[in-house]
Amino acid sequence: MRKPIIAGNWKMNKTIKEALEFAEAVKGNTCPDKAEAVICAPFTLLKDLKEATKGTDIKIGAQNMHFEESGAFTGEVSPLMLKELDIDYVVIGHSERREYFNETDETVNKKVLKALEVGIDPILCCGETLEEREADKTKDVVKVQVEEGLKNVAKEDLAKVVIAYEPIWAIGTGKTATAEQANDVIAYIREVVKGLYGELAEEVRIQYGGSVKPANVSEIMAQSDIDGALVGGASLKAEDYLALLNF
Ligand SMILES: O=C[C@H](O)COP(=O)(O)O
Repeated sequence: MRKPIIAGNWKMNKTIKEALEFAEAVKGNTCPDKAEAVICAPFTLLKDLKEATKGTDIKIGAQNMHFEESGAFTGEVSPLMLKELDIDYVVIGHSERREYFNETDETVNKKVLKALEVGIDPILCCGETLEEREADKTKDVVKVQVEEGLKNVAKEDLAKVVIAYEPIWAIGTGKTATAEQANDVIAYIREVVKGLYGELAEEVRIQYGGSVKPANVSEIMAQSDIDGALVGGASLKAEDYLALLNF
């Protein structure tokens, strides 16, 4: 049985003060029996959030990392630096990173492998543009992203990987894929993982992301193949985040 995972992706939002207020508001109000609660925050907030959520069921994730452990990479943060903070998850290959920061399937794969090596669970993102959807290429696009992203992941590590399917046209636009559209692609992604790993694919959690909010989360979570959500805008308010966890 796969445990649902609801991850907030704060993107480039919140000061330390705001993050701590949020942590205070959500602590003790999550639904640990229902879903795993994750907050993926900017680097500057990670240490404080880890401390503020100590002893709770809330897991903390980063939104990116470099694939090298150290070196001359100005402005980057290494996997070992995240591990030192005991970070639980790291989002890898979000479409905003692919679009604005030149992430490729190759760098995404290097990061997935490195995260697993240091003991941080990767949330591997994939998803098509509107143009690709309209050209009926959605499945071809996600197949390549998933196969390349998982390249050389050992079968013992597979269940630690969370896959997030986020159609780019649904991110921050208010346009949600219909729950059926999301479920259809997510079921297909599981078939792709099955093609690589056989029945072990049943252990991988696959989230949907793209304009998920309290008003639509229950319909999305009721789908047969959707194991959670990666939520941007609606994860910024404590009240909404708690409503998402209580889908
Ligand atoms: O990582 C989260 C996704 O990009 C979705 O963002 P959104 O919920 O603001 O559409």
